[in-house]
Amino acid sequence: MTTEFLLPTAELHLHIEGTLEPELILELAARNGIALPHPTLADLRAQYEFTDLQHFLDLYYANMAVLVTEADFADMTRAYLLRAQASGVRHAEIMFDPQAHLGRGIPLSTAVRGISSALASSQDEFGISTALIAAFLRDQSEESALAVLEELLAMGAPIIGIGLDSAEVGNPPSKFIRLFERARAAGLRRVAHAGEEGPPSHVWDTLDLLGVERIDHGIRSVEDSMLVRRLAADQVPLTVCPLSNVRLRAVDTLAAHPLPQMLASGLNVCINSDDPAYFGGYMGENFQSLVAEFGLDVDALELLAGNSIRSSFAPEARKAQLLAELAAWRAARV
Ligand code: HPA
Ligand SMILES: [Zn+2]
Repeated sequence: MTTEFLLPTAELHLHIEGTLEPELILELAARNGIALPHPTLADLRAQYEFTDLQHFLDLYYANMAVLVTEADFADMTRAYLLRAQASGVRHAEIMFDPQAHLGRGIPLSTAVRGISSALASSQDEFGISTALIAAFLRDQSEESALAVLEELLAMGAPIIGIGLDSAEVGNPPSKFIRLFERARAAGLRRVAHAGEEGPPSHVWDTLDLLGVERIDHGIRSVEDSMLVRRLAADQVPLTVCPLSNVRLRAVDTLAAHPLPQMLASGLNVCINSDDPAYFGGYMGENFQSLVAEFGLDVDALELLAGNSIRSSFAPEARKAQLLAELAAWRAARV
C-alpha cells in the first residue's frame, strides 16, 4: 500500500469476527483440533463468492467454530489491529457478536476477555485507540438480546455501546425497541445496521424507534428523498462499507455505488471495512478502490476521514488529536 493512503481515519463499522483471515482459520482449527468442512486454503477460499448477505453470514458463522479460547479471540483481534495500523486506522470501534459465541457453547467471558485483552494494549502497541461494541443478532429474539445485555452489564464487560446486525430483511428495527431503551438507560451508545439490504423505512424506524446515534450502512436511504433530507439536516453518521456492498451484491458494481450521490447530498458518510477478511480488503483497499473508481480528490478524502473522526465515540481530546493529524496529512498535500 502506498503511503498516499495512510490517511488517518477512524474505523467505526468493523465486525471483529469478520477479520478472521482464511490462514488464521486453518491455524486455529489445527490448534483446537477442529475438523473444518473446507480443510484447505483453496477449498475455503472457494467459498467466498457471495450472492447476498445471508450467503455470507452462513460462512461467517460457520468459520467462528475455530474461536474457542481467550487466546484465539486475542490473536484474531491483534491480527486486525496490525492490518488496520498498516491501513492508516488511528481509532477503531469494534463490534463483536456475543450471541454467536454463546450459541456455540463459548462462555461470554472467553470472548470478552480475549478481545478486550488485545484492545487494552492497542494504543501502545499499534497507536490505535479502541472501543468495543456488543452487536445483537436481529434474527434472534429481543428476549435473547436483553438477557445477553444484562449478562454483559453484570460482568462489567468493557463495552461502550450496542449495535444490531445479521439478517436485516424480515427483522425490522421495531423488534428491538426495549433492547435499545435498556441500553440507553444503562448509559450505552447505540448504533444499528439499517438500509443495507432492508428498505429506507428501516432507516427511519432505526432513528425514530431505536434512537440510534449512527446508522451502519444506510446506503438504501438514497431511495427516499425525504429520508435523505432528514439525514442531511441532522448530520446522522452513516458508516458506509463500499467493498462489502459490492461483495454482498447490495450494489451491482462499485461504479453503481451511491457514495458520490450521498456526498453530493451533504450526508455525513465515512468509509469502513465491515468484514475485511471476507470482502477483499481493509480500510486502505476500500479507499484505494474508491479513488480508482470515482477519482476522489484530497478534499474528499479529508472530508471522509474527518467525518469518521467526528462521528466516533472517542473522547473529545482524542478527536482533537486525530483531527490535527488529519490537518497535517492535508497540509503535506497542497
Ligand atoms: O455486513 C453485515 N451485515 C449484517 N450483519 C453482519 N454481521 C457481520 N457482518 C454483517
Ligand atoms: Zn456490518
